[in-house]
Amino acid sequence: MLFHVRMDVTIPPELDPDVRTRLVAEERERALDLQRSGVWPQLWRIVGKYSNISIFDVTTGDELHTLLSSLPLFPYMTIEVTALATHPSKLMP
Ligand SMILES: O=C(O)C[C@H]1C=CC(=O)O1
Repeated sequence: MLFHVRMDVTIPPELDPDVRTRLVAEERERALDLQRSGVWPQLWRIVGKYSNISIFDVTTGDELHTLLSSLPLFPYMTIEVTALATHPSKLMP
């Protein structure tokens, strides 16, 4: 099941710079692992924002929630999720 996910990241300026650097590095490693595993097939930066648009390929909304809430930057994200279904007019290969 595919989900369209927008993540807006707001890290408070008062957060310790070392903690920020560590969290961003951990987030990157986790994002790369999840992409390699196939559950995060699309990851795009939104131009001009500390935000991304992603496609996740998971079995349930519960699985997606578990995954998103495990991201190191989750406490600093506003996340909007849209479940996707097949469009009846989509050209099939
Ligand atoms: O940078 C972001 O958009 C937040 C998050 C998503 C992937 C990643 O590496 O960090």
